[in-house]
Amino acid sequence: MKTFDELFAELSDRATARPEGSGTVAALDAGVHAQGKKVLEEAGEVWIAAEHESDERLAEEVSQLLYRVQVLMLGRGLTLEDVYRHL
Ligand SMILES: N=c1c2ncn([C@@H]3O[C@H](COP(=O)(O)OP(=O)(O)OP(=O)(O)O)[C@@H](O)[C@H]3O)c2ncn1[C@@H]1O[C@H](COP(=O)(O)O)[C@@H](O)[C@H]1O
Repeated sequence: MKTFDELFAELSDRATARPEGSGTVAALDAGVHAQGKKVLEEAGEVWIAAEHESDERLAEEVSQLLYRVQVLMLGRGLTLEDVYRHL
């Protein structure tokens, strides 16, 4: 189990170290347009799960949405602080 901040740190490391086989590296290389589409896709899956699926499936979809949001943030060079100062 990991927190939002821990995942962001892990993905930041992936972006720097660029290990072979990392899905995150591939997602970052795909660019902001593709990253944004993934955010939208996962948001739709969250919506559907919220209306029609179990708590467990919903939690899984939310986790994937959070991951896709973090990839987009990294793609645009945003830090957690850039976002947190608006909360
Ligand atoms: N939390 C996640 C995570 N959530 C979602 N995903 C990716 O999102 C996919 C699920 O989304 P989709 O529904 O779009 O599935 P899909 O269409 O079959 O996926 P793609 O073909 O588009 O990759 C998963 O198969 C993963 O590729 C994630 N990929 C990685 N992480 C974590 O990120 C960290 C770094 O991962 P790597 O970069 O792969 O090493 C690790 O801690 C991972 O657990």
